[in-house]
Amino acid sequence: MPEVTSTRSDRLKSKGIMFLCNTTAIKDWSYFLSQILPLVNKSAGFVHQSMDRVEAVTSTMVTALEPDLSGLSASHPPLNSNHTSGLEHVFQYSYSESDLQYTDYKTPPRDSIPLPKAVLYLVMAALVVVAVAYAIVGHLVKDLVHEFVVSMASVLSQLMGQWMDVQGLLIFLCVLLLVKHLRDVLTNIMPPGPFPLPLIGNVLNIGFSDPLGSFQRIAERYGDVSTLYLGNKPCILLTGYESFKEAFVEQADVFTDRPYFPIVGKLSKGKGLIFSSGHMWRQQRRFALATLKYFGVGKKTLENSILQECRFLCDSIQTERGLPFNPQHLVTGAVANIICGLVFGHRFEYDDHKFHLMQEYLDDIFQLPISNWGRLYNHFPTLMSMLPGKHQTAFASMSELQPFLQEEIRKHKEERDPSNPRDYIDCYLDEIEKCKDSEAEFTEENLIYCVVDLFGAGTETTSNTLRWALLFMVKYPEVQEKVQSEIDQVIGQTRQPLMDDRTNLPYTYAVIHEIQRFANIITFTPPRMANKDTTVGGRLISKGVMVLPLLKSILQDKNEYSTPYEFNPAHFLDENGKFLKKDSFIPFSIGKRMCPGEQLARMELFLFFTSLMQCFTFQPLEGQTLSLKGTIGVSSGPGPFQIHAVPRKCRF
Ligand code: HEM
Repeated sequence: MPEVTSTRSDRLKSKGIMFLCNTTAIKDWSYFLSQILPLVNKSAGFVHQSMDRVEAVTSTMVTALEPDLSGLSASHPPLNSNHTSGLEHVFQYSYSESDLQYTDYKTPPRDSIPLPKAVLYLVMAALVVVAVAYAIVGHLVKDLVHEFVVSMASVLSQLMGQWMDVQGLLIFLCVLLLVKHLRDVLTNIMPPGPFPLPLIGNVLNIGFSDPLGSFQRIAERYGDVSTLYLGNKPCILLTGYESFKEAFVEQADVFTDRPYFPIVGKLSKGKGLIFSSGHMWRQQRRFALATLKYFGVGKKTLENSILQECRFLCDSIQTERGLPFNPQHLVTGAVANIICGLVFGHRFEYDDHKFHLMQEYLDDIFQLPISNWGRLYNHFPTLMSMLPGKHQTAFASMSELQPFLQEEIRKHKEERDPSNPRDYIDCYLDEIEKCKDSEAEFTEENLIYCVVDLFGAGTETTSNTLRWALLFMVKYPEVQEKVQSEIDQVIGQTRQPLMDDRTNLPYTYAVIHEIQRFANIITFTPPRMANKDTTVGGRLISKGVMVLPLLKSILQDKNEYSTPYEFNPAHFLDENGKFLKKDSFIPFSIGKRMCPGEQLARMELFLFFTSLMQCFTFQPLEGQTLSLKGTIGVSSGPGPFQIHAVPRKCRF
């Protein structure tokens, strides 16, 4: 028996079920299941299958246990199929997972609480944008932001209800921002620099009272290649002649591109000469250099037209009859006329209304990129394009200037003789016809942007330098006297100065260099960008990061100049009084992007300055203290000032 029981038991086990019970209990259990399961499992849909299986199992067991029934029946009451007393018996069973009927059954999910994720993200993004705007625009958008925050708060509290309060959300956002900022700063392998704050970067390190001094202090502390954060964007501050040389000369092809700014996109669509990049810039620059050379930059033809303009300028100053006057208008007119001659083939009278308007428009356009309005536009182009401000004035000036230039182009098209180009526009129209390279973009539209760039880069720079020259001569009369006596000795009073006189005028030439060095009109050259990861001074400059070249630092290098913060022509003279050339004197920058107008500017500076010194003695007004503080602009000029121009005895 035990043997048989054990075999049956094994058989049952192999079926997955083992019963230790008596047959009455099994029959009652069978009956119970047959009654209950249909009710319980109705919804599961497998009642019949289960029942069949259970009944089959039960009857198998009954059959298997049949020999025991006779023995057991004597001591137990007869089995009643309607009786449930079988349940009173204890029974045990074990089972295999694979035989379970309910494995597919899953508890239905509870009703989920849908989170408005998209809304939440949108709100978070909006808050970050508003926080940036608030930090930068300050008072300008303070009220707007306040109202926005209040209404956002009510919207948020409605959205979030009891779930999360607004303060909690703001704190959460700040923490999130801080963590992201720390991660960005710490994981960025950048040259050293002051630690940036979230959103505003190093604005506080740069400060507002003396931003230029701050850049120099940062360079002194962190070296010639350091990192600064303008807002949340890192950029490289490059200082020192050796770093400039390593980046812009030794790696000339790596550092030729300019980074993109929305303001440039809006003003010139990234075309023209100054802010363009890549193949198009290369072709436009090549053409500009060749054309300037063709029209005699560095040759007699151009020298003669500059000398003619010198006479117009001196005649106009003569009409002031030694009375106080502001030289700005006349000097700017004279310099602008040199570019007009090269580009349009004619000059304007100094009081020509159109000429004035053109200069005003150019002024508006070229002041914008470095003004606060320009910076705001670069950060929030969409928002700023809807708001009033000086950026809108500059955009309007560009729109006004375009028809003026289109009219010049139209006239040139009508009158030009392709075999005998008269000026830049004629040559460019020729190139439009000839050039097969569509990516070089020789188009009438690009011609307009190139002309704007030639005027913008070529007028204010040279006229600011000449105005500084007059101011320094008034401020340092002993220098003016020495220059005049050298000119009197070498050239005399009966002829105009010529470029060939340069070598015989070492003191005058040294003074012109010192004027450029001390005036230091271009603090930063327009930004550059590396087109691949590279190093300068052993420090990594990553591809695409903006590089800010601080030109000012080079012209005030105390290793190069004995008294860098004083006006001292001896910086460019040797012990024998001969002119001393210095490699690190780079007011026109260096490398492939250096000023293409350098030669023209040098001619203008020499001829205008010596002509003015030959014809006039410049003096201050009585009791007047002239300020040497420069204006902030693409190129920095002196503030408006008045002087006397006392005529000397010129006879030509
Ligand atoms: C005292 C006078 C001038 C100074 C100090 C000066 C200085 C500079 C400097 C520092 C640059 C930036 C170079 C760089 O990115 O590394 C530049 C660019 C430029 N300058 Fe001048 N410049 C003067 C006069 C002129 C004149 C007369 C012209 C007109 C032909 C001119 C046309 C340009 C142009 C078109 C560029 C842009 C070049 C480019 O991005 O490829 N500049 N100048």
